[in-house]
Amino acid sequence: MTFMDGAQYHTGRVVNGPNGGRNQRLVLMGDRRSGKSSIAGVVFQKTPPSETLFTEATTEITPSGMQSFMNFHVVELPGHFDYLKLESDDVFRDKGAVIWVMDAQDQYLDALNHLLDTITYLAQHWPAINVEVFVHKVDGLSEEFRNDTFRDIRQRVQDELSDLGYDNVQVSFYQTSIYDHSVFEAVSNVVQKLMPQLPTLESLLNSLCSSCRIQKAYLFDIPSKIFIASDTSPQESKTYEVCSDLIDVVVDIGELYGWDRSTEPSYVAQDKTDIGNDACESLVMMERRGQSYLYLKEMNQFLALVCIMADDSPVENQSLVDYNVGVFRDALAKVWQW
Ligand SMILES: Nc1nc2c(ncn2[C@@H]2O[C@H](COP(=O)(O)OP(=O)(O)OP(=O)(O)O)[C@@H](O)[C@H]2O)c(=O)[nH]1
Repeated sequence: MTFMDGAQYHTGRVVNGPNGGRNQRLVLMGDRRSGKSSIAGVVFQKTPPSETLFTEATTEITPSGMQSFMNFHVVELPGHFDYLKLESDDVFRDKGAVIWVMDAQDQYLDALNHLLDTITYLAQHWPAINVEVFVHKVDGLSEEFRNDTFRDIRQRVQDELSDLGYDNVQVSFYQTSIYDHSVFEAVSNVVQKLMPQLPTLESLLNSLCSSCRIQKAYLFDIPSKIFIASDTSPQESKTYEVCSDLIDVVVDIGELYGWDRSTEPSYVAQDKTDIGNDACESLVMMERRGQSYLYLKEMNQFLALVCIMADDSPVENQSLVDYNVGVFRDALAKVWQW
């Protein structure tokens, strides 16, 4: 019996504009030197973190991005930018997310006031935009201080919003650093909230996990290393890290033997037509790491399923896993009609 027997799915191509949620618009905001360009560079241009040390100050609105399975349109607003005076139709759009970057290593009271101005402005003018706060550069802080800082920032924002009468505004907070996986994990969570297909993907992954004894499954956008969905079991940063490292291995090997994954950064917002994959080249890896095995299979040129297997000896049921993963891939193809 396959995991899809009796399962329901819908195409998910209902909201969020063209390409069924594959166009993602992220606006990076925050005070000067908070780390906006570094985040855009490390996540979407694959800049090594050490090369961000001497980045020049951003003085104008800077678009960047990446086109892979998801088309990421990133816009960075300079720290001093007065968006309240801006005819902001071009910057903010109905759907999308504002990522507010706050330097956790610096004094943050001024930045908090700017953040609150931004949240209230967006709540009034662009209520559909998600506000996501990255409490950034936490790598330089001890664990205790980092948690205290994070709690303090979140509490102050929530208290102030409540005092101002904006209790209903949803703001999410993440601890991030460009020197580890945390910034990728945070951007993944931001992106997932914008995807209308998320419930469908989660339920497909849940079914796959229960039918193949998979402990945790992620669907990765390979070039960006952003996971666009995972099953709904509790998530641990450690498992994300292991799976994300496996993607690096695949990309390295793929550069020698695999797909041509050209990811020219796009500086122009444009609609890209669906990617036509005639055949799916796949890679399966079973590797012992502690008690778990990792399984990776490419779903198409840009997407990969990465799983941590719960089974002690996955080789025995590999054919079942392969078969069900094939069914899962077919379901994905229907969701996105590729
Ligand atoms: N320790 C640490 N430093 C970081 C991190 N992210 C960025 N930085 C450093 O912070 C400095 C400022 O980063 P930028 O990305 O230029 O900041 P920005 O917000 O774009 O600055 P403006 O363009 O002036 O608004 C650089 O020296 C980065 O290397 C981080 O996660 N941890």
